[in-house]
Amino acid sequence: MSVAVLGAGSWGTALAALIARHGHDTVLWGRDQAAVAAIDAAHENSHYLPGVVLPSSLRATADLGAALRDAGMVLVAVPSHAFTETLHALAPHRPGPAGVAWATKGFEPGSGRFLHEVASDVLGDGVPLAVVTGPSFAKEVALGLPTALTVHGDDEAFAQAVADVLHGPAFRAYTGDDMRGAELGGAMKNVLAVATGVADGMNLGLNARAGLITRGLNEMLRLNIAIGGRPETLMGLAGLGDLVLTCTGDLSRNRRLGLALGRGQTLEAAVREIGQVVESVQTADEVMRLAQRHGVELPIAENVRDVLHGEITPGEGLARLLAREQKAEYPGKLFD
Ligand SMILES: NC(=O)C1=CN([C@@H]2O[C@H](COP(=O)(O)OP(=O)(O)OC[C@H]3O[C@@H](n4cnc5c(N)ncnc54)[C@H](OP(=O)(O)O)[C@@H]3O)[C@@H](O)[C@H]2O)C=CC1
Ligand SMILES: O=C(CO)COP(=O)(O)O
Repeated sequence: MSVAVLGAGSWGTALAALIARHGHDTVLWGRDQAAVAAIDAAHENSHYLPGVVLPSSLRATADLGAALRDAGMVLVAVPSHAFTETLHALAPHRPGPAGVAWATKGFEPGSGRFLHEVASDVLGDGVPLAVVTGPSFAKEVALGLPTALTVHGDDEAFAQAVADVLHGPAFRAYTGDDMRGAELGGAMKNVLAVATGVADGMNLGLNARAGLITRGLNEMLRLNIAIGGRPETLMGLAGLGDLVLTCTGDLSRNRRLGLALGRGQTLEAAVREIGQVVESVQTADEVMRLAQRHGVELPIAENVRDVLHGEITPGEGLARLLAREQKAEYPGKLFD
């Protein structure tokens, strides 16, 4: 299988390296000519994955047409704010039979559309689509550490084909057919990771962290049901798995943003210092808009949004959460 991976940041580079190591003809496209030339020549992405040796079979290019010419499969790994433009850019070059998968987490900023909605709108009917998501820090994947994630698609054969190129000796790729639930999980966990980061930055303790993760999962499950996702998707790698990883692992940029805010740093300074994409900054707004459209209350996500907008301090967010009324853990019926 020939695979074109679009987006030469940490995740695109790690996924391309993984697929190339599995013996597939793999080309990595990035927009920065000098950066991709350095990847091609030195087999290292010194900016996003310094010190990681990339397979010599992995080719890199800044020429999108060349990257896509022989592709049997496309895997998009750009940030959510660049997703729509990347889909428009790839569409005229995509070879007819090539399905399109993405490992981007988030929504289309502004419209709040799910990325599978953007993809089917831009590419039209008949193009197999799939989302790749789950607990997977790029650095660990690039280093070959054991990882499990999941591929959800509307075309079973394509989801299986994507899982097949990812699956390998140290990498387990599962499959499913719930793109909505899988995308919601990957987007929401970034927002909830900010909350646990803030709590840890404020030294609120391990009980607070576990409480936030669990009540955060509850928020994910409730919104997921409202949008028509399946509960088991959110209890799996796309939800609980990624929530735990991102809320507890210091490799997470969203958690690190929360830690910095909890310690009193400004949003601008924290994002600058992290120096990579921090999806929650945009996703928090879109999650709250989605929740409002569906009449679902999300107290933790709402406080994260308000802290990110500078409307409340982390301390005020904590006070708001602690002042909420006592109630049943699962009011109403969560699962059928
Ligand atoms: N890193 C991780 O561990 C994981 C990340 N993800 C998701 O993958 C997506 C990508 O994140 P990640 O790779 O980590 O981000 P990084 O910050 O590591 O890299 C971002 C990459 O996107 C490129 N980029 C930015 N804007 C555009 C654009 N308009 N057109 C083309 N390329 C663009 C950047 O190019 P340039 O350098 O030129 O600015 C850079 O190569 C996110 O949605 C993230 O949530 C999912 C799972 C794991
Ligand atoms: O999505 C990720 C792990 O699954 C990466 O998380 P961060 O974007 O917070 O670094």
